[in-house]
Amino acid sequence: MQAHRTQEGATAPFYFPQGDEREVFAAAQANGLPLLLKGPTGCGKTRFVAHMAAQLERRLYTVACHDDLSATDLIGRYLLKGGETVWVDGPLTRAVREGAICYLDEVVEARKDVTVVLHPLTDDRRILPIDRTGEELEAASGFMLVASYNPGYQNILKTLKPSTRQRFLAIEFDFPNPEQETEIVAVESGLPAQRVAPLVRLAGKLRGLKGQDLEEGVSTRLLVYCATLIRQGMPVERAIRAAMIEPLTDDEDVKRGLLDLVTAVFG
Ligand SMILES: Nc1ncnc2c1ncn2[C@@H]1O[C@H](COP(=O)(O)OP(=O)(O)OP(=O)(O)O)[C@@H](O)[C@H]1O
Repeated sequence: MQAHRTQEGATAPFYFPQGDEREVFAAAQANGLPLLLKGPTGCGKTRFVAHMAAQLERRLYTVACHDDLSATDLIGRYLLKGGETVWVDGPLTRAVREGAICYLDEVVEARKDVTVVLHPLTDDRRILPIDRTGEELEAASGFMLVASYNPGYQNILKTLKPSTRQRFLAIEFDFPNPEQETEIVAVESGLPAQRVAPLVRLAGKLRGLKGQDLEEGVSTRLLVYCATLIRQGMPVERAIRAAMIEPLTDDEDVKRGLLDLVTAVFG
């Protein structure tokens, strides 16, 4: 991963902007407003947050949400340490105390009690009640809550309720346009842009099958994997199969159809 220097001299991970998302993020952070990033898997949301946290010189706590993740995992718990019971802050509590950025990746996957915790933090109260210790923490200046979700593959029961989503500013992400994506994949993999361009063309065709034969289109992440394998010397077709065909489907007929697209692009 490439990095470049921020104004203050710290390094920020490479991020190629799709539009004015950096300005929106910076304005949200300056005003203590929560932000929701919507978009398909592997299109740059996590990289964007890491980049912005470094640019704004804020510590970042990232939590990958899953269906077992509870409010306690975020807030903290009492743990037995050397015969004593001590309170240990969870990542959200640490971010609230320190004025850091807390990024909840795929927030809709988390258990319902998580949303209850987020509500008082994401309106003008900006407080985090910690029932177990009786504390009511006011978010330190600089604290920002960022959440992401992929509107595509959630089932209907796993969307955010209006009362939750209307507490967040939101930015929609999509895959970068072909020129941008070629540059991103070239920088990330080290494969020259003219060798990346046909892979990006193929990705565009595979994305056209989303909703018909494929649940999700190929991500920028998989394109980076593919280009990395090719740069390491793997034959193009083998790399495409490993990084852009097999991860997308288990269905043999669909795979054959995808391989026909590869032939159409690469001849
Ligand atoms: N705009 C971009 N600038 C730089 N790199 C990018 C960009 N978009 C995508 N990438 C590359 O794609 C990879 C995947 O992006 P990232 O992990 O941010 O996806 P994501 O949207 O957070 O996915 P998920 O929802 O699955 O967590 C990154 O590691 C990076 O290599």
